[in-house]
Amino acid sequence: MFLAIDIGNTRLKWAQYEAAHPGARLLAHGAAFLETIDHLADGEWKDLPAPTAVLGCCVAGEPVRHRVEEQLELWDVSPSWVIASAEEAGVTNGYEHPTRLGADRWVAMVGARWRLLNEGPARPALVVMIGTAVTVDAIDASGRFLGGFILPGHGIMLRALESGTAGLHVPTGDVCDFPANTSDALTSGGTYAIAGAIERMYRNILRHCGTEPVCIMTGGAGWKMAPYVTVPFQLVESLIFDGLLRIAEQRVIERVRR
Ligand SMILES: Nc1ncnc2c1ncn2[C@@H]1O[C@H](COP(=O)(O)OP(=O)(O)OP(=O)(O)O)[C@@H](O)[C@H]1O
Ligand SMILES: CC(C)(CO)[C@@H](O)C(=O)NCCC(=O)O
Ligand SMILES: [K+]
Repeated sequence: MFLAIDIGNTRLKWAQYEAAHPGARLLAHGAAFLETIDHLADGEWKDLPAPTAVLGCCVAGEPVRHRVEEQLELWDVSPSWVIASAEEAGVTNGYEHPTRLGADRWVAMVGARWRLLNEGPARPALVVMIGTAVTVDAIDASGRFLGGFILPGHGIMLRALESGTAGLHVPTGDVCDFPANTSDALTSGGTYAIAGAIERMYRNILRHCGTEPVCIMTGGAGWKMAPYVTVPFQLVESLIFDGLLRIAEQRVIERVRR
């Protein structure tokens, strides 16, 4: 029984699997806004079968992580948390300071690399996460993380415009090619800013690697961006969980070898 936990900037997502390897059977899953995580042990988690291992990633800061650890005291298990490093499960880290890379980005890239190798020969990858923030990360065919973009998410972009101007308080609009009112102009601007970053990174990878990357998109709002992304992509909602499963599996293999 393996519990995977992704603590994001807005929500905690969790998934329980039968075993700790990619492809393991999903038994239960859920999500909770960070304001409500102090009720997991007497709520969503109360009737779960006890996990024998817990692996997570957290970008919400230490106090939030500690609050989750308190909830995990429900079971006799001590959680491990992934921190980006120089190498993990076949992905190498090109960040100037590898440990400063967001753990969610690192884990998602491990998940993407595992999927890609599972489907065919090694190719570069473009890993896109659409949530509170947006990240657009590049991996070459050898599994090396080359670098990536961080953008404000759609919500942050609109709130920044609302608070930084006098007259941009309008309802949500539609995405269109030539917006002719303020609502549509703001909604389209945010959507195409994200779509544009994805297209640019796709071209950066193509130029640098000489091969089209496999683009994998994830995050709570991935499906909202899907209609406006012009490069070929796969939407994989479980990407962070795939990465956590892969890392858990690899860490067991390494422990046995030593
Ligand atoms: N139309 C849209 N296009 C792109 N992104 C959107 C759109 N509408 C909302 N969003 C983004 O989706 C976010 C909410 O999605 P959700 O909470 O599911 O993300 P998440 O992946 O759980 O986030 P995190 O992991 O950072 O907690 C909002 O913060 C907003 O930035
Ligand atoms: C960029 C976010 C906020 C995306 O969730 C997260 O990955 C993070 O806090 N990263 C740390 C900074 C970095 O990745 O360079
Ligand atoms: K996230």
